[in-house]
Amino acid sequence: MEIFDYDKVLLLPRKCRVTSRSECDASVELGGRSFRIPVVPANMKTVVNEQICLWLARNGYFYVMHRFDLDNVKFVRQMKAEGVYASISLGVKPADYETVDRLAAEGLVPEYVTIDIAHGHADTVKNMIAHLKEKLPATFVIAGNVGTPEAIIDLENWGADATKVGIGPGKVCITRMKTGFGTGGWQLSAMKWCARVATKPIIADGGIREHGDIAKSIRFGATMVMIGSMLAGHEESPGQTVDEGGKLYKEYYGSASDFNKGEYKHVEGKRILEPVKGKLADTLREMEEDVQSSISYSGGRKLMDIRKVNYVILGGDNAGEHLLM
Ligand SMILES: NC(=O)C1=CN([C@@H]2O[C@H](COP(=O)(O)OP(=O)(O)OC[C@H]3O[C@@H](n4cnc5c(N)ncnc54)[C@H](OP(=O)(O)O)[C@@H]3O)[C@@H](O)[C@H]2O)C=CC1
Ligand SMILES: Nc1nc2c(ncn2[C@@H]2O[C@H](COP(=O)(O)O)[C@@H](O)[C@H]2O)c(=O)[nH]1
Repeated sequence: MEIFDYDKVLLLPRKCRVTSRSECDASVELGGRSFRIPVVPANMKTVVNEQICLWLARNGYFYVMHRFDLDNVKFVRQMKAEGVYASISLGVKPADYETVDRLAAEGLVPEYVTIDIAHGHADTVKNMIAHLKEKLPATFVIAGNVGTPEAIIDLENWGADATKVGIGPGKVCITRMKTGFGTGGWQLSAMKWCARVATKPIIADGGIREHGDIAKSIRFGATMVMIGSMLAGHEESPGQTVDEGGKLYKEYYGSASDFNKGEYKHVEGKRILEPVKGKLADTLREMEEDVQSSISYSGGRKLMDIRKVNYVILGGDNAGEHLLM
């Protein structure tokens, strides 16, 4: 198997078919809705909050609200009152089952639920998918996180409508160091490996460091990418602002860090400071323009045309050109 990550791959251009990048359509479909770009901000406390999620939904973006110190039922109710779709995260504990039961009892049906646990290839996830499908059958269920084809096959067979791939490639992840496991350092080839068996959409989660990594994820089978660090650190981001030597930073911490958990137990995440980088809306607009450019280099007009291009691997044992036959 080829092992590579985002920084070791470049996509090869094909003859241009547009006269302006604005002709390229960066939108993507997930769960029956169309979104402007194949990007979703990570469901983390220092990346999204209620206001940001509402803004994202109103402006044509996909969002997944985090699940920490939050009344999910109240959140769904508020989003419905605003006339936008509701997209929440759940774990697999008794309180999460209670949330599903309360939503069902009130007739509040979130359009999307993401089951979001560290080791998503587990019977706990199988049981939660079954519960969701029984109580909220119209909800689109995303399940993760996983990093192998076996896990993708199981999650899909258990009823997940989409899966999320990425164990430890995130900027504030320390899973790799703490446990010796994960897809950190080879996330892009893990995506390729998983996509070979997937019959439903995959969200590539973690490790995106450049806008061009979005196109690379699509090329290797992602439908959407989840981004934390690059979408944290904005003026409106929820993390605390820190002034260091006159330069402004925003905190960004892992969901499995002691900062999120409130205790040092089974810690697999850390806290860093991200330089404050302007408005989230501007970064998302630039990402859209860059994805449009990627589509134009692929010789296409729509997002999935990126899947058709060849690529090269730079340096290392797998180096070489890879042609689609
Ligand atoms: N993508 C990634 O690489 C990672 C992401 N995270 C993020 O951190 C947040 C917290 O995750 P998580 O701790 O799972 O959520 P929870 O604290 O909600 O735990 C979910 C359940 O899974 C159990 N659990 C957690 N890890 C394992 C494991 N390795 N093996 C068996 N059972 C496990 C927990 O029990 P117990 O705690 O008692 O073991 C608990 O019952 C999530 O948002 C998750 O996505 C965390 C780590 C890695
Ligand atoms: N191993 C851990 N992974 C975590 C933790 N908190 C979040 N995450 C994952 O990281 C991505 C974001 O990655 P980035 O490279 O874009 O910053 C996020 O979506 C989660 O899957 C954690 O504490 N430990």
